[in-house]
Amino acid sequence: MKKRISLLGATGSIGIQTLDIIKDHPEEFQLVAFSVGKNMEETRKILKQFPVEAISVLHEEDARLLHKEFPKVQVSFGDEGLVQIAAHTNADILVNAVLGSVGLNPTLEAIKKGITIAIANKETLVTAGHLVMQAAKVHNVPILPVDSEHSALFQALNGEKKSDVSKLVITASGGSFRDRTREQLKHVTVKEALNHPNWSMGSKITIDSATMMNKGLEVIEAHVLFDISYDDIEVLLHRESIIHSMIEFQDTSVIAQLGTPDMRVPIQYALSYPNRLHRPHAKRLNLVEIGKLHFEEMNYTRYHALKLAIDAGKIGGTMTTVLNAANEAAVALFLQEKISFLEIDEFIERAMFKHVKISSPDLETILHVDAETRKTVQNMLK
Ligand SMILES: NC(=O)C1=CN([C@@H]2O[C@H](COP(=O)(O)OP(=O)(O)OC[C@H]3O[C@@H](n4cnc5c(N)ncnc54)[C@H](OP(=O)(O)O)[C@@H]3O)[C@@H](O)[C@H]2O)C=CC1
Ligand SMILES: CC(=O)[C@@H](O)[C@H](O)COP(=O)(O)O
Ligand SMILES: [Mn+2]
Repeated sequence: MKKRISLLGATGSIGIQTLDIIKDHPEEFQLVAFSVGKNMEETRKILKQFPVEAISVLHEEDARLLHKEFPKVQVSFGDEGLVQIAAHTNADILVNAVLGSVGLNPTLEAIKKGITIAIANKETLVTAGHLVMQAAKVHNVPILPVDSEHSALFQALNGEKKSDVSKLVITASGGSFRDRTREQLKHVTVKEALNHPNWSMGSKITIDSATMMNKGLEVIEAHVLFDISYDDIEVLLHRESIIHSMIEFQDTSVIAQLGTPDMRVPIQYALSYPNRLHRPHAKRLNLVEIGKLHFEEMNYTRYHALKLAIDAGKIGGTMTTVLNAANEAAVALFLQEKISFLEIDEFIERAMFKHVKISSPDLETILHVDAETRKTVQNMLK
């Protein structure tokens, strides 16, 4: 039986690579529904290749046009559209590759329908991981990581007892400015920041890698997914992104997952889990060719955003919602060239400082805090 897939964020970096995998394995997977944002050119291309039942777009006007062009496809739009695609009744698995905390509600609705979640959308786990994991437990739904580090940790943990884990080690490339001091970051441009050394990704996550907020979000994501204390999660600078992450066990054994940097591998593993499938045309790991792997201790002063994220995680409650929303808003301002690179950290820190944490927040509280934080960050511009 083919696995029926619904996909949020089909026009993005992870979305397009997910479509490649579905094309590579037509006997295993079938795309039944997908969502996009504003990219109508790419949407039309996808619709011509995949005979889906339903799609969703960001704007109503685009939905109207597409409905005329593709009358057999059910077309919805906006936040409600995302929920309809995520909880598509005919889907076995949702690949959540949308950008930002807008992915939270659709994920919760899909879980309620018993749909397995393959999650790339880390902002959802950072803003309200406790709600996602609680709902998954209640509805007995697997949450399968797509993020490369978390896929590595998931694979290293396979068959192991949690009580045997001594620590998680998450690797970080260092991002586009890893060879610059903090002082040298004052006047960096958007173009320079978007030049990631190892991965080709969407712009928001590429900026997050440059500030090291990506690793901060990933520490919180790991804490949520694997229920490991923040004190037992270490971040290690590893320039090559060959070791995707590792687990140290109490007997001092370390299990790592390695591979050339290619997101199709963790995406495919989440789709094929618990099986593995052939990856056509993929570059195999050749350690002789690579020769050396490099590691450095993390510098939390240089990478201030990572410290902010770990602080937010340890404070807990709505503080991670504030961290995430402030980061989303500040990165958008940087990409629009309205603030400088170093102001990203500064805006996040100010938003966190202003916020009084609410413990065990429900969905309504999370959505309220998220919206208020975005307003707070906009006001900092004035
Ligand atoms: N790229 C990567 O290698 C990795 C990404 N991730 C995570 O995966 C997620 C996606 O990242 P990535 O693919 O790089 O991002 P992209 O920016 O490339 O793609 C984002 C996707 O989400 C859609 N989208 C954006 N905003 C909205 C909105 N408000 N409503 C509906 N759709 C929206 C975009 O639509 P459109 O373009 O049509 O406007 C696009 O399809 C992020 O959470 C990221 O952190 C995790 C690990 C690796
Ligand atoms: C591919 C992936 O999973 C990204 O999240 C990646 O980890 C970014 O690289 P760094 O954040 O390590 O620079
Ligand atoms: Mn990652």
